[in-house]
Amino acid sequence: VVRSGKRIIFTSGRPPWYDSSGQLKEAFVIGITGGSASGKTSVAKKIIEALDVPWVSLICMDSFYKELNKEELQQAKDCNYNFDLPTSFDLELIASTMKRLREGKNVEIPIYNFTKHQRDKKKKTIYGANVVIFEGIFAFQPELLKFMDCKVFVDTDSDIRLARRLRRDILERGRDVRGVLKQYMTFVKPAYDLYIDTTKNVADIIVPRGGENEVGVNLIVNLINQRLQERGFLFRSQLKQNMQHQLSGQPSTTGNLPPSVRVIDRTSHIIGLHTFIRNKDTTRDEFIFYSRRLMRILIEFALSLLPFKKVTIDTPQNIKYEGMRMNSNNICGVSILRAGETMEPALCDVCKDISIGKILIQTNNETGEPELHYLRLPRNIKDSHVILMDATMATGAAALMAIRILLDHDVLDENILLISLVMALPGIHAVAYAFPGVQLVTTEIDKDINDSFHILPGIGNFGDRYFGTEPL
Ligand SMILES: Nc1ncnc2c1ncn2[C@@H]1O[C@H](COP(=O)(O)OP(=O)(O)O)[C@@H](O)[C@H]1O
Ligand SMILES: Nc1ccn([C@@H]2O[C@H](COP(=O)(O)O)[C@@H](O)[C@H]2O)c(=O)n1
Repeated sequence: VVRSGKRIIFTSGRPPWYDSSGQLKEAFVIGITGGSASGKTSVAKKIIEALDVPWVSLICMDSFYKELNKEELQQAKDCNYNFDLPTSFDLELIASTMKRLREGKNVEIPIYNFTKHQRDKKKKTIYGANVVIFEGIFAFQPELLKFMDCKVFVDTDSDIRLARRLRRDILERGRDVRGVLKQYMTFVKPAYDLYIDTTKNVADIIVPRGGENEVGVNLIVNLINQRLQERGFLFRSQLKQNMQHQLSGQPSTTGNLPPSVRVIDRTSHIIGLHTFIRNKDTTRDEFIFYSRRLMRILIEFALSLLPFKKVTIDTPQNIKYEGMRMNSNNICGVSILRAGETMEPALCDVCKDISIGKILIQTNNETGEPELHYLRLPRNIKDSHVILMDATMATGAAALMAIRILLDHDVLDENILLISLVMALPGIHAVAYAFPGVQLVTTEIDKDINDSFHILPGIGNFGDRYFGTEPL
């Protein structure tokens, strides 16, 4: 946000993607290499288990094996195809994938089938992460090194690697003893000596024995934690305390609102509707009725903020009328489940044939972090104005994640309108700071959130009151 040449700081950003000056924080990327079956994946999983960090993505280089033609496929079935060459991998796709991941963007990862030596038709979407672990036998190829903040070599005795590979390839990859040994002696062993062992000298850390090496794993975990702190990553467990600290003396306490916030005029009519839905004694029927009325008003208000252009039409009396038409080819709705879904009927009532997407974000009880559980977005969303709906917004954690997902799908931030019946001030500042281009539209702003991240004074748990469910 720039006003009179000055950057106005509302709060110092929110995890996981922005640092205290609102800049995108790059993910911390660890590359892990070592011979086949040395324990690369096991070390990666041990690191993930030991890290107290939400959103860690593991990318296996094996997913990027190139597609084989018919002849090569036959060679592979006869254990005569050399999979242990850097050229067997789509290194260009790996590099572009790592570049996007480093920038916190979503990527589509191929799913590789070792039994068929082919990629599945489906791909796996991975979203922006705080930490990305990339592991593979040729992870230290020169063109990939530039994406890595830390390079780990897993150094396991060759006899142990062969024994593990025999077991794994027979049990998990549909091979037989003869084939595994043939492939190992012809391709795997020479490749290790020629290409893999020689990359040890690029490693920052060498982990002997693999995942069972607790000291080695802890060393890596401590390094990651230290580097994340240096980069200004802040996780929810530390958030409340920081939020209070950041807000004191900030515009929130002096009454200023970020310019991207639009609040509907506080008329008696609007206050009257709030009086119904905020009253703890309001019955469920009445709660649904009055919140729907308020949603309809909110959505009409939000639509009025979209760009309009002048048009001239002819009335039935053949007189010209200077009118306005919405200047957008495409509008779609995306609801943050489950409370946001309650706003869909109001949106459908006013936007004919609108496409609606859904995002389910739930807080992980252990880490306290929002996690993405379900995503279905309308086609062509990238060229649309998106009305992002949640009934209420407290800390803004779910909204931040939802906005990030939309941006990762190439929706422009200025095309996103986040709408909620009630927004809490700390959440408003967090979202407006992180995404100043996104418009925040609401019918009332509440001052605070409590230690359990509930809005004060608030309306209670909107979903429970609307759907008549028991609080968890
Ligand atoms: N410390 C260990 N002890 C016994 N088996 C192990 C150990 N580490 C890995 N394995 C097994 O060896 C195989 C290869 O391990 P993995 O971590 O997948 O290696 P890589 O990713 O380097 O190929 C797997 O079947 C795994 O279960
Ligand atoms: N269709 C394929 C593809 C690869 N391989 C072997 O996998 C090894 C790499 O995977 P790790 O998990 O062991 O790092 C590599 O040595 C290839 O020989 C295969 O057998 N079939």
